[in-house]
Amino acid sequence: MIFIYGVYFFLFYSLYYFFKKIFIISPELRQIPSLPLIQNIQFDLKFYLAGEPLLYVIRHYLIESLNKHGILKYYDLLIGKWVIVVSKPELMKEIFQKSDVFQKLERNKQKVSEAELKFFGYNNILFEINEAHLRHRRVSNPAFSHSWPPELFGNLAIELFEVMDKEFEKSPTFDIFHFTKSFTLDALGLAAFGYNFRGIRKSGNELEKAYLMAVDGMSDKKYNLFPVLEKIPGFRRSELFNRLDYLNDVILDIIKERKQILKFKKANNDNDDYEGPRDLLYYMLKAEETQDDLKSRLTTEELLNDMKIFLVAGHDTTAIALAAAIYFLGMNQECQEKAREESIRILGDEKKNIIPNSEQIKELKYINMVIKETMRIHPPASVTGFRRANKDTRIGKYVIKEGTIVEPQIYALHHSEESWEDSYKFKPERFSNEKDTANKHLPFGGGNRMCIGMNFSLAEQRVFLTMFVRKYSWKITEPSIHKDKLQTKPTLLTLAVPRNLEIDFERRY
Ligand code: HEM
Repeated sequence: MIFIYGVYFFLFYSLYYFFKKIFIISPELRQIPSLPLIQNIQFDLKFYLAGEPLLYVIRHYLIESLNKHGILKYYDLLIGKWVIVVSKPELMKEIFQKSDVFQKLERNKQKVSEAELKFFGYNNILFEINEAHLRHRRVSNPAFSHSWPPELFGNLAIELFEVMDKEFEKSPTFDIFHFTKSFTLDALGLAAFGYNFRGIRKSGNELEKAYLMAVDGMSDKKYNLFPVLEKIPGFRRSELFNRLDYLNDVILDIIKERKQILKFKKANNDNDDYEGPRDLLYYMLKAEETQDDLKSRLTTEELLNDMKIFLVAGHDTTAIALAAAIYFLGMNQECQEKAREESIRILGDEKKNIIPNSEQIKELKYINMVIKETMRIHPPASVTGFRRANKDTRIGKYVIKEGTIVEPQIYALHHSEESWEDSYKFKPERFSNEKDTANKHLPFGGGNRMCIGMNFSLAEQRVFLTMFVRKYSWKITEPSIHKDKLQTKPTLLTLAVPRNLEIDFERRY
């Protein structure tokens, strides 16, 4: 009997607690418009339970209300809190400017799956906050501020074209995301720690397999929602963990070897030119040498975690941007023609691959606008990570209490009707005047957490697209699921990954 009363009490208390959290809210929260209740429920259920992609739920349940108000709150079932979503340019700017107040959420150690922990660790540039985050940036910023040789991307593009040309023997129609993904992985492996994954050549490289399996494993929502599953026999993912160990061991060996070489050179006052690759790892180790205080340096484990973060943060994002640009140019033939004309004007029309040099890249105008417009209409990262106010503050006329969760919404900012006319139309010319788009176009985020790989990605996109439009022409395969909008699938880090992006290609030479 007591047990039954206990169960009743528990159920009633849970319901009371739940309704209290939703309906009894502070006056500060009350001033912020709410997402209508039905849409709120649909948003939570479709995203967390039905596993719909984030972009799908944003388009269906958030965007209309956000367009009306530029700010709104919804109840997030997973974190059990109200979240304030922001898309108005001025409000977003304020959040990014007050980055000491709006901090990223600290990782809840209990809620992280074992696979994720093995991959990311706790200490890395993406998750750390405050002084620890600054330490990662201090060492990484100089590494990212170097310019990237166009040949790094151009030679890989040529390799990719060879592989694509072979595909033509089977069919001229293929999922282009598959190809841009192998291209960006190879570029990052080389740029980050001098390692060629040989993903373009589909050589079956063990490290590539390990990395791809790790990313897939970490995207598995079951384990993200219920990390405890990994402790239950039958649910353990031993193969995944073996691959993760392998991935960590290989990258760790590269870091240790590189450290040894640089240490040896320093000890012997050997100022001869270092002959190894000038990659991010090299520049980060060099930047560390200038940090006198040992506490300002990164540990080997932190360096390892950052290398993996660079892979994850830079791989799919740039691959999405490239595949999306190809999609929009396929849907808008006149834009494709203009991009091709620009590339041919700068590189000539000789029927062979030519890598643009740095001077030629500076001449690009239209292709730059294509890149910007693509990331406006289809930002690879549709949202930034949640932020938490660490003290009472204001954004615009709204009072934000300490502890409130805020989310800058890049996709909604880029589709705000106030800022963008015909926001779903692909019109690269919008970017002909930079001043018109300041603060309204933030595909790389803003403030102190702004994307560190922005220039790297832009350099990569410029070289790739300039060469690609000279080499191929294409149109979207009919009938296409992407006829109205670029459709996406659910993934790790809520990226807007295209789903089966089949395109019909023709070789120009
Ligand atoms: C089209 C390509 C890319 C897009 C759209 C993109 C977008 C973003 C965005 C929106 C953020 C901010 C997230 C937040 O505020 O919560 C971010 C952060 C970050 N990105 Fe990118 N990114 C791209 C490419 C890259 C590349 C190529 C790299 C590395 C090689 C990279 C590394 C990072 C890192 C390490 C952070 C975290 C920075 C920090 O918290 O200090 N990203 N990126």
